[in-house]
Amino acid sequence: MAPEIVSVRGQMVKPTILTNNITSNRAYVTFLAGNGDYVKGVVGLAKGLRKVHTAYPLVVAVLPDVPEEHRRILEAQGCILREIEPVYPPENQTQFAMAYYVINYSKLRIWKFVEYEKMIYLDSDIQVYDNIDHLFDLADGHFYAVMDCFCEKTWSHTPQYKIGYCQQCPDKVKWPNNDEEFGQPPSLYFNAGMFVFEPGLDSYQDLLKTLKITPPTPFAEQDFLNMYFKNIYKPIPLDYNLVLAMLWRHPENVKLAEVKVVHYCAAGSKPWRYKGKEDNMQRDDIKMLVKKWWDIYEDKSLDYKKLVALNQGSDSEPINLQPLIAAAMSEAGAVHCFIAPSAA
Ligand SMILES: O=c1ccn([C@@H]2O[C@H](COP(=O)(O)OP(=O)(O)O)[C@@H](O)[C@H]2O)c(=O)[nH]1
Ligand SMILES: OC[C@H]1O[C@H](O[C@@H]2[C@@H](O)[C@H](O)[C@@H](O)[C@H](O)[C@@H]2O)[C@H](O)[C@@H](O)[C@H]1O
Ligand SMILES: [Mn+2]
Repeated sequence: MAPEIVSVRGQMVKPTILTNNITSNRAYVTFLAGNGDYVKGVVGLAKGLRKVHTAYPLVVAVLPDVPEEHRRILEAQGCILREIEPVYPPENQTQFAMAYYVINYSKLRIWKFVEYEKMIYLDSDIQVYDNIDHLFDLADGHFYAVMDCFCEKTWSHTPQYKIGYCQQCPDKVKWPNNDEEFGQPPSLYFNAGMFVFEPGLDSYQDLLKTLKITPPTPFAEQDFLNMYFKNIYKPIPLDYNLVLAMLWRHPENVKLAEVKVVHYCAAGSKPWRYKGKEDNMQRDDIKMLVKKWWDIYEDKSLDYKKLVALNQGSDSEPINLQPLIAAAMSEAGAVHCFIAPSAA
């Protein structure tokens, strides 16, 4: 994310937009709940997006239980914080695939961020290693996301897991045809850790209304979003959300050198908690990807820099700000004051 321009108290100021994205109607958005260590994921994501020179800001939808100290850390990294209220599914006896998934329904609040026309949602256990701003130019009216994999034991409750069917290799174990017990093959199913969507109050209200009458299921909001957007869902290549299990479940589908976005969702793969103990966590590619995440997280040159622009009166000689900006960009975390020509 390019540095934000803010005005400074005291002087007659009208901040000059020195970069072209402060008033953008596009943004990345992630979701943060609780006072635990996912905040490290958000910091890593903010720095990773900066490293790939995205033109758009990162909005963080924070639940009320995110502590002040974590909020300050995220603002210091240039994130735009938006507080949201939790969303709970209807009363249920469902066994979620992971007990904490119940909180993930709160992601639905991002549909009310209508100051943005298009957003890219990213889980905070995701890292972006190549610029993906071009996804904002995908045609409106669709829901774009990467297809998931059904082969992990987290899917053991499903018929597809029981027969060994996966949409990533539909010809390997075919879906039984004309079999009463199995019916139609599952529709294309996306991983809800990353998606391109258009906020809107109508969609937002309809999502919440529909949720109220939809019995919860093991993958919580991911199942719900797949059901809700089934008719407008368009798969995008797995390079935009590598679900790590693909590395050992469908290596033939993965060209790691071309992967732009990595989703650290496999058990034991969250980089900030990585111990290397769980299944597959001693793989060389996993160790490489975890190190790649840490290299960004610990890179001070990627910390946020705040530039401050002041306008002189109209009779002043406009000055060339570029060398000042270049100097500021080289100094992590600094606040710089510039005198900018008054806006035309
Ligand atoms: O304690 C938590 C659990 C989850 N999350 C958010 O909810 C997202 C979805 O959870 P998670 O990524 O753990 O699910 P997975 O993709 O691993 O199934 C996370 O990426 C975070 O953005 C959070 O902020 N705090
Ligand atoms: O609340 C449900 C979650 O379901 C998804 O994670 C799953 C899914 O990817 C499975 O396919 C994997 O087997 C599993 O490990 C992984 O946790 C989303 O990543 C997450 O954002 C969130 O929607
Ligand atoms: Mn995730």
